[in-house]
Amino acid sequence: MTDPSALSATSLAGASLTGTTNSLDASPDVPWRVHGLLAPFVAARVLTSADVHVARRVAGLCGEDDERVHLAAALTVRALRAGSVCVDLAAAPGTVVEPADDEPADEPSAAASEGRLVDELPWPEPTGWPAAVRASAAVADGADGPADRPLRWAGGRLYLDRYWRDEVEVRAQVTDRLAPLPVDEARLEAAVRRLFPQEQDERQRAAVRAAATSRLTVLTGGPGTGKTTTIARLVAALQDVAGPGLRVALAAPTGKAAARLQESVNDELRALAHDEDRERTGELRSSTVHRLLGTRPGSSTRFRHDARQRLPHDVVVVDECSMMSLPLMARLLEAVRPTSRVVLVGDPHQLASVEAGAVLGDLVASLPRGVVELTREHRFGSELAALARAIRDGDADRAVALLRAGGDAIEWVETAGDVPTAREVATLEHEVRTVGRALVTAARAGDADAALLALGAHRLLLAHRRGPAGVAHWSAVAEDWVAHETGGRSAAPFPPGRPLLVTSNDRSTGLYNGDTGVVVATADGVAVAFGAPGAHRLVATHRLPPAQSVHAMTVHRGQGSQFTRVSVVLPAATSPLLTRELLYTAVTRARERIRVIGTESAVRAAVLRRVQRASGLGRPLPSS
Ligand SMILES: Nc1ncnc2c1ncn2[C@@H]1O[C@H](COP(=O)(O)OP(=O)(O)OP(=O)(O)O)[C@@H](O)[C@H]1O
Repeated sequence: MTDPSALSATSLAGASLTGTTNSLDASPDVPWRVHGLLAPFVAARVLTSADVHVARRVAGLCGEDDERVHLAAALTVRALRAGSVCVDLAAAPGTVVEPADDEPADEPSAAASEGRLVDELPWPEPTGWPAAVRASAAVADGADGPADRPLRWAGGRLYLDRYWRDEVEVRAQVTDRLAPLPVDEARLEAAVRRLFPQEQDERQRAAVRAAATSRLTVLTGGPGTGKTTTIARLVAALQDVAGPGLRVALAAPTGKAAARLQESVNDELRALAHDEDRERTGELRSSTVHRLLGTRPGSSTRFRHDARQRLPHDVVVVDECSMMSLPLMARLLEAVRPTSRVVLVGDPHQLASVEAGAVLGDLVASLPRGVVELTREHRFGSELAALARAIRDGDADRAVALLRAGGDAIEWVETAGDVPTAREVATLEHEVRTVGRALVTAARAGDADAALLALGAHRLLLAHRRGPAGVAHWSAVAEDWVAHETGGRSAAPFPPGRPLLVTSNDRSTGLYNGDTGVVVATADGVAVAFGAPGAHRLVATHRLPPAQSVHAMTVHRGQGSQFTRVSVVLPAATSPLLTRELLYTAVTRARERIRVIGTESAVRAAVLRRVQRASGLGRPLPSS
């Protein structure tokens, strides 16, 4: 007989991670019909038929035919698709008002947009429902419940068992790592002062002390607050106080972030003031977390390094941890030797992983110590920093006041309606045309560095992929503006000046999903320039991995990159994608200037609406 817990894992890998649910739901050839209690939930687009299918299979394998349990299981599957780890049944009637797909405001079904069906959903009776779930043969009730059931009830929430286990694993690992590590205090203090001599760098010194004296440190901070600098110097300090010869691994969730980390940490190490720090530390290499753990052919959930065969490293530093999912964090922590140090770095205010869990934010909320937040912006202008802070703190009045005051770093095009008029996007059009002309002119002249400079000068960001405030629409608009500015659209597959976004990792060219480049003319035809201006490299078009034109991108895609100037067109205030994390991430992509195009109600809605991600991990851990 099929093991139901295995089924839950595989079904979900298909359902939640590859996005098949939406495509199945959208297909007119859906191979099954939903009847009974769950049907109105599908009609109201709270559930997809794939959620229901997975839930019924999971429950059915255990002989469970109570539709209330099927509904609870389907809501758990839906919650995972939306980034939550579990579902709180008591809160479910109040929290599932939004339709189930990721772009609801763009193409809402008539019924869902009127809200009628959602209001009239036949929710089970509130005390009998959890009781039925807990008593079900498909559900393990509590932490001590049976180990072979696909669902688990714990802490008043329903989980797919596998995610509950991951949560338990992370909590256990974190708790075990809280015990202080003894070090030579005088030596540590000397290293800390040598590496961060300036009085105002106290937070960075605190981060080094934390990393030296514990086996788990969480280092947070917005862009330009010195996280990368601190990583490099804390490695140098550890080589002094706990080394030499420590084996250090640097990693990040994406290939692009890993490459950037390696480059900036090594730049910083080469710039260390003291020869002995440079010599002890040497060059560091970085990889993706998946690569560090050792991928296994045919499995995205099991790795070569795990609790039985741990990583050999003494120090593991992971950057951009806001993008880490709960399962990946669990696999990482269990694979690091219990005696080794882990340093998790990131900005918990940014959008979280597209997969389940907001584990960095949960750790910041739950850890009694070992969390160091860097707050001094070194790179960011003060207006932008103030705006980012107001958004992060949920202060809508202040965010609106800062936007309205404007300045060199801030422009707010306060639109009259949800869809901006041509007049309202005039400054955006001017910017896109000016930067586009510079890009195309440089590319046609074969000046790759100037073209890359123009590529990073401005980026248009959107919350949605489709619809009136979506990437598809605005990409086409921006491309038209540039085409008009530069003598018309070319029919060539690779016209010089076309900006490209790589959409998959490619070992042979060393390009990563998320890398951007620009087509440039060369003596031998066209090629695509990647990298930083002044340090570019050219890739022949026939060697290019899958890529698409990039005249605009989602805020999610922009994560991990910064641009000199950023414009963001906000969707309607009612869009559930319009959240504090989204606006914060958009604003912090800008190095010098942000242009926000949208209504005041959209700005306020964004600042006040937080991404809701249910998990059991954010509760405070005891301090001893
Ligand atoms: N203590 C310091 N004193 C002076 N300058 C610093 C200090 N720490 C960092 N910087 C400088 O501030 C800038 C930003 O630092 P860094 O790149 O380390 O920040 P970050 O938080 O990693 O940014 P991002 O998230 O964008 O990667 C760099 O130019 C760095 O050299």
